[in-house]
Amino acid sequence: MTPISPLSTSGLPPARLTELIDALVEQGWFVGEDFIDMDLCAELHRELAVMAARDELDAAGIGRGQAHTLRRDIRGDAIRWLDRQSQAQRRYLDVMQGLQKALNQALFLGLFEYEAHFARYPPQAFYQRHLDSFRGRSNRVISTVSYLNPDWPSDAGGEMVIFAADDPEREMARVRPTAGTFACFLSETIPHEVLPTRLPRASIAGWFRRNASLGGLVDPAH
Ligand SMILES: O=C(O)CCC(=O)C(=O)O
Ligand SMILES: [Fe+2]
Repeated sequence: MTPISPLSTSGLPPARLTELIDALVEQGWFVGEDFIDMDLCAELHRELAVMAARDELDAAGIGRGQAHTLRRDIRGDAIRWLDRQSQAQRRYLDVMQGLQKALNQALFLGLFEYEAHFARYPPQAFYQRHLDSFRGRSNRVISTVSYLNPDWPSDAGGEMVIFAADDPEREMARVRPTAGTFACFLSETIPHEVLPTRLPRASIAGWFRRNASLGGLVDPAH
């Protein structure tokens, strides 16, 4: 009888999950090509295109709650939060839930929630180097990005650059936003940026969170 691996629960191949977890532990980030199912990427890409055509995306801001402001000089994408309204969204969120479970089992991270939004960067848009969460102030623990673009010419720009945790000037990786590619990293320590894109760039950015309960109030997801 084949023993059931504790990492086989996510719908992701166990070998790749092990690779992801090892990379997170050793370097704080992971990038995998052909990681997310291509048909699922195509469906999510179509869905985002429809939302964009119907003008259903909102300009993305920075900061949470009352500190939320639009800063086109810092980030230029338009977003919409996933809400499980389509089968493709449910499938994607289920894969992420499996990943959450695997991360909790392997690393005891106590992740309890996942929030994610579609993002569309129009031509010329970028997102300056940043951290997704400030140490001690937010409950985002692991950031994820899935890319949805079926073809991405090498001169189209729009790469995500990952920098070293201990030296934000040192470039560690440059990620082409090609469909199927999945990136994840520690939200509090890994600086990253999106280089200006020449073509419309489609992705889903998401965050595994720990519960931050302040004065009895549960911090809302977004
Ligand atoms: O789309 C990407 O490659 C990264 C996006 C990002 O850094 C963010 O939304 O916080
Ligand atoms: Fe980010």
